[in-house]
Amino acid sequence: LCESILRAIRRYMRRKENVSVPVVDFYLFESESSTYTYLLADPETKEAVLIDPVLETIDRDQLVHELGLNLKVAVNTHCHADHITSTGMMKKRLVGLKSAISKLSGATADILLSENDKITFGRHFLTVLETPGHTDGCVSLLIEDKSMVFTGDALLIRGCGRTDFQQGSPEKLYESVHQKIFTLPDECLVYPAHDYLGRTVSTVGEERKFNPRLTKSMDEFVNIMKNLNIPKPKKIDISVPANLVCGV
Ligand SMILES: N[C@@H](CCC(=O)N[C@@H](CSS)C(=O)NCC(=O)O)C(=O)O
Repeated sequence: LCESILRAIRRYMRRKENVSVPVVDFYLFESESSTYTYLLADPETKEAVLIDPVLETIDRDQLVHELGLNLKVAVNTHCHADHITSTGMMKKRLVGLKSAISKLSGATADILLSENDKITFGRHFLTVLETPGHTDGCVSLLIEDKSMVFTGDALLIRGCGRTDFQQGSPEKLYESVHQKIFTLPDECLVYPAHDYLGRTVSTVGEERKFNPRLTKSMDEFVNIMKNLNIPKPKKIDISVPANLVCGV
């Protein structure tokens, strides 16, 4: 509750100060895979971007129409193993929509992203930070004023993406998070692709201080990741091949 109140106050203050911030709908949750989809929009120009949409919730995500938004890009932070993306299907429904994923993912999409590329929507943009380790093609997306970062499966709240399949490498993940995410401002809000305990948002400062895995030394981290012993995602065999072609 405190968290949502704080967020509302923060939003209100920004609007009041007439600072140009994108509107973000934070609670597009898909319960089967515990995935967060994020919708970002420029309230003035109505241009919007969708991050990590899930096939099961494609009808809900049509809310872009209700909001009168012009969805320009649907971007996947990586080739997901636990669910199928809706970007391919959504392109069939929305004329002009472009799909995006990293070049290093090996997947096909309209836009293949690399380090420092920009995804613009209205007066705003996201900068691509390559954050491999969970998969080789993982990216995080940083808003222009560094107030928000969408970390995909690289950094989760008090956790991180697993590293035991799809080119996973604990060493790479450790370097990615420490070099690309933990160097962002303390107050930068962290929005992950998943949370399995109902948490919604963290900050770089909190994760740098309290993340039980990533506050450890590299050797300790590698040891933790090699001993996670969590079952493989139930849908991995259908998700990975589907996501290599945008889910269609
Ligand atoms: N039970 C879920 C899969 C859970 C899982 O493996 N999550 C991944 C991200 S999706 S590939 C992960 O990295 N988890 C890290 C962790 O510490 O939990 C299913 O069957 O789909």
